Amino acid sequence: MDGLFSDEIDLNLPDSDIIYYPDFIGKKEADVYFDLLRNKIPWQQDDITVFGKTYAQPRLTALYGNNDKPYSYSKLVMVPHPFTRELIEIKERVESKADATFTTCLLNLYRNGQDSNGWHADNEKELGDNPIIASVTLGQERFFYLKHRTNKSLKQKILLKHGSLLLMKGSTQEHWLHQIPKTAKMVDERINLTFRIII
Ligand SMILES: O=C(O)CCC(=O)C(=O)O
Ligand SMILES: [Fe+2]
Repeated sequence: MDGLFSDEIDLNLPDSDIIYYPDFIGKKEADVYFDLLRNKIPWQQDDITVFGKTYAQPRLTALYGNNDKPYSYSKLVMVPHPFTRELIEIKERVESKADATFTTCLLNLYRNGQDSNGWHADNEKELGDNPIIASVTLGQERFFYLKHRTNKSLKQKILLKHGSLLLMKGSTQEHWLHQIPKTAKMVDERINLTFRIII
């Protein structure tokens, strides 16, 4: 914690640079963005291939960007839609906190507790070295888990709340993995926006 009244929480984990802004977007505005994105984004469920096996991704996704460079992970190639007005608004707010200019936004819709995002790092080569990833949460709060790649005693979980921003930068992706695990609880829908720079 940076201080009693700080809106900015430095996770202070080794080999990383991760900052959490719990109140990045106020509740009322975050509610409006949730409804807009829930209804307007052409959410799709893609197949991914991991270790030679093909699965339906356990969540819906969409890719937006200001260039037409495709983004590929787990043998899936996504071609971006052009940014919409509300995504540009959110992107500009994120950019003023992150002090970076993003090209691309990957959106995730977790429909219920059975939707998830398995252990991974955002280290695709299109992101370059030490990528900055800015992750906005709208809707249902879900736990975000982090674990160090080699030091098994280093792990952390953080409840990402409605309207929050999580910034991961520096060597975070090189040394840590992250996931959104499934939960047996009855939970509502969560939208996550991850802003990235694709070179
Ligand atoms: O939903 C989240 O908070 C994480 C999403 C994520 O890690 C990703 O899309 O790479
Ligand atoms: Fe990720």
